[in-house]
Amino acid sequence: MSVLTGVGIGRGVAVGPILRMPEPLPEPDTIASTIGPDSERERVTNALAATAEDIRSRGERAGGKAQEVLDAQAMMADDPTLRSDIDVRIDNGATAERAVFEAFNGFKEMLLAIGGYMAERATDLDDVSQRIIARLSGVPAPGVPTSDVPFVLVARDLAPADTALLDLDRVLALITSDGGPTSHTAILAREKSITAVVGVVGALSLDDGTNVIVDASTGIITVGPSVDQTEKAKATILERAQRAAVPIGPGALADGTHIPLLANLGSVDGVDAALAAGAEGVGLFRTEFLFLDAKSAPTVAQQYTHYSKLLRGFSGKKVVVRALDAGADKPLSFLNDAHEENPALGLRGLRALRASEHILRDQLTALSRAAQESDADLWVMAPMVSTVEETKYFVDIAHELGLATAGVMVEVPSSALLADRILAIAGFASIGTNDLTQYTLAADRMLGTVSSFQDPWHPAVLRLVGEVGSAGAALGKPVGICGEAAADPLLAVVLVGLGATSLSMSPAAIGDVRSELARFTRDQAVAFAQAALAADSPQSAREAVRALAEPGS
Ligand SMILES: C=C(OP(=O)(O)O)C(=O)O
Ligand SMILES: [Mg+2]
Repeated sequence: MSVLTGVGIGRGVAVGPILRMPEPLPEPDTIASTIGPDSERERVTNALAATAEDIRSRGERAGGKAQEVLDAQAMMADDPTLRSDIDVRIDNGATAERAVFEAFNGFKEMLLAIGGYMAERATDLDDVSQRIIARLSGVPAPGVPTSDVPFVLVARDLAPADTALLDLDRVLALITSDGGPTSHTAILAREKSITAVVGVVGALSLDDGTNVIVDASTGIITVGPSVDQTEKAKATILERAQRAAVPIGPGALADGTHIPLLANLGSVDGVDAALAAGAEGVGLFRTEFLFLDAKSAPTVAQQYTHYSKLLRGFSGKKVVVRALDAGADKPLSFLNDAHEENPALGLRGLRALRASEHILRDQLTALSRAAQESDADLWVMAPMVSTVEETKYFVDIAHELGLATAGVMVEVPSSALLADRILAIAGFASIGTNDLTQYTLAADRMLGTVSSFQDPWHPAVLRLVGEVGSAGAALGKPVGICGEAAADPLLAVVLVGLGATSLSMSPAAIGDVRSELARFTRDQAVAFAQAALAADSPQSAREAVRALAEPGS
């Protein structure tokens, strides 16, 4: 038995065998074929048929939206135009691998040049071509492996599309060697309630089939556990499932103070799960997740459809929608496709929207129309606001377009420090602790090597949160938290003690946070906050608060 550690996402526990995500394939050599065109063509025929069949049967197993995507991919492997292109290249002396690579690449370039919907299919072509080449070379196909038995997926990191398409009946948990707790893999994992531990050094040296216990609440992976350890982990899994089934009410402290628990969502597909978890509304709707692959800006009509659906799901409830947050880890080529040395410090968030104001106006127009036809309480907010002047810019446009409640995200230390002036203009603030931590500690949230700095328990981050909380209380303006910090149950209590009036998180975390809030009064929350602020480091802040929360342990 040995142990690996990383940063746990959520509190889930899982037990099962490892399956590793294969590394991407290298580009096939340009060497001439040694077996001749007839044999190369036969190899291609077999590989294309087997790949199409494999993709189709994966689709049948997945069903729903995934099946549509996979069927469309299977058709690419059957495409006669691509086949004749491959044959021409083979006749000119190429190996099957190289011919497939070049033919698919040529087709991909063509789709990218057409733009729009066709361009969005370009990455699917890459996936299919990699699968065919893998089959030709006798190596495992890249992408999420398939298996008939449930497994724990180990990967360097996952593309958002891979995470979104994970088959949750098969993937028990996710372990990545890269990525911090606020990487988008982690966020999507939370959204899909996948037990995950990220930033695990040594994860890639685990062998397929090795049994592990993944405990996200401690960030510990037990490799080759004993029978006793396995039984204990299974009992914890059962206990959590039973706790999740307990009837749910609004979020509140032990003294009855209402702390609304809201959902972070990235698509309208998550609405039912959020309501089932007892979300009292939406505290952060990440609109950029709707358009991650889009090559051109979404139209008002396209956006209106999404937003109407979202608001219908939360009729009578508060829904906070964030304007497109492009840049750094969430590239949106239609908003900013310039190469930047430091994209996290570049033209992102509201800065990028401002550079293309028509896109911001289209989005707010679509939101305003959807709100007029709904009885949900729509609030809009701007991402990555760093000045008072930017706050005024956004709030003015939102009001002009008929959106009454306009606020800003506090994700940059400058906004936290000037929260009193920002909240004099904005209707509310929502603290994005993921970016606020990244910028306060100067640690890229995407980088596994600095993930230990990405800890929202850091007293410097908490002091900034406290600044915003005090400004909100003085001005009577709501201060929400929508970063992943709100999903850490004990930290959630600290954040309330610092002045947060609502907490928004991935729906999977709501149950654990609700139970924790109910254990403590407001006075206790304030005492926890003071203890955390007095600490020197995130570790000592955590320990100080734990000592107050669990005096006997
Ligand atoms: C909620 C946040 O926004 P995102 O994670 O989407 O950058 C944040 O930065 O905390
Ligand atoms: Mg952010």
